[in-house]
Amino acid sequence: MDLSRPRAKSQRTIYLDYNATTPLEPEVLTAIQTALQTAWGNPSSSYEAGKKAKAAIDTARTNIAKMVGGKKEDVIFTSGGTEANNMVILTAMRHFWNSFPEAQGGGDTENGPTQHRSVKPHIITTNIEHDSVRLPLEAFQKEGRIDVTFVPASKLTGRVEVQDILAAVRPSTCLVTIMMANNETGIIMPIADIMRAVRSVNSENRSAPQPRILLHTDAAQTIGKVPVDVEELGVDYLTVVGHKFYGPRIGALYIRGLRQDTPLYPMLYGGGQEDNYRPGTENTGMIAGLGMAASLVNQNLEKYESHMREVRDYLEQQLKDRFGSSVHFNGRLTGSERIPNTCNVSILGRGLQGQRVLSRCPHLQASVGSACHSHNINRPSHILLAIGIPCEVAGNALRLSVGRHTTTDDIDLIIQDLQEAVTAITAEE
Ligand SMILES: Cc1ncc(COP(=O)(O)O)c(C=O)c1O
Ligand SMILES: O=C(O)CC[SeH]
Repeated sequence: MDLSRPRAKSQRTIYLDYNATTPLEPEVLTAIQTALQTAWGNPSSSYEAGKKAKAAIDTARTNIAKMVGGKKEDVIFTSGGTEANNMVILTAMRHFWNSFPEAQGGGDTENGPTQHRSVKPHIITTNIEHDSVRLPLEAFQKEGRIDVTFVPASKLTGRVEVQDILAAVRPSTCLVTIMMANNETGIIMPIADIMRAVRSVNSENRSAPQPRILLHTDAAQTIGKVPVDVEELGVDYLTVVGHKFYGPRIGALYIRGLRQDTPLYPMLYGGGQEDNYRPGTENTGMIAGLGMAASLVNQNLEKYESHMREVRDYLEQQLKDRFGSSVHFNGRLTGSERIPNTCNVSILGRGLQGQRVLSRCPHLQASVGSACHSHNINRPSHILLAIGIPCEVAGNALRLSVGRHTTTDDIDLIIQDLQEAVTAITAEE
């Protein structure tokens, strides 16, 4: 890229925050509109209008099941990833109490749950989870209803390691919930290895009075970026988040052997939809859109993955060429892999806090960390600190996540922006 030429002022803005959310693909928008226009009936109605709606939902469920390598009868729809994650956590708690009523120490009283159960359900997770896993666990732990182990991610690899999860297992452990990839660093967790190891604990030395350890992964940041296969992962539950793979803002939950092998407790009670697991008249339009988004992943995943990886790697090469030893890639650690679209990078130097740099990049829409922590933009990301990134480096972090249609020309434009921002800020210091 020739930086000597004066840059013509482009009006384009480049969106590089695809881990926060993605736009709808045109085919998805069309599928939504078509369903709203032609499949508007109540899916529970037995006449033609209802049958059309039910058929649209069935097609979507089939596509989503295929996308994650599961059976369509093992997929239910939710309002999004947050609901799906909360549903898994509450299911594990209720399944524990229903399986071991003595653990409740007399069960719930008229004043609410007993505060001091003899044995509490124990849940294992990590210290780098999304808030829709971290916060319910913290809340229920604070209420004295569960015990939780937040296993720290390795500061060497940036991911949680099998031996550290196994070390946290105890007789009352009823759920292991670990995200498949982190939304800020892009680092992929060794889910298949972890679940295989925990399953062996489940089968070997857990006597009848001990609960089966249920296994969940939040696949929000991997679907549409890398292959996701529930058989390979060995999970009982898997969370699907539509707005991360160019779909609408609803979600789905995969449950292995729903109705037979793996429990699921409803969070809502109502009209019996989704076999009473998730009642409420179905959001047919959005479900059709989610199904189309899944269909596009089924057809194009390899192309999506290779393109995003190519553009992300080009971005990182340009950053190295432009800033040399002043760049630190926060998600590139020995011993772990990343999803192909994510670059978490700090440009080292006085005054180069991530948000300050972004504010000087007129053509760039990106973030310093997760959107739900954007109110903390002037505090270093707790995720980066958790994996051992020094505070002064974490404070300069930029999270750049490319999309299916990001081009190297886009990257050239934002590199120029970053160069000019860094030069200007450095001159002010
Ligand atoms: C890793 C992860 N899990 C869960 C969620 C929550 O999904 P939703 O926004 O659909 O509730 C998100 C994104 O928002 C996410 O990035
Ligand atoms: O990582 C993001 O921005 C989405 C979750 Se808040």
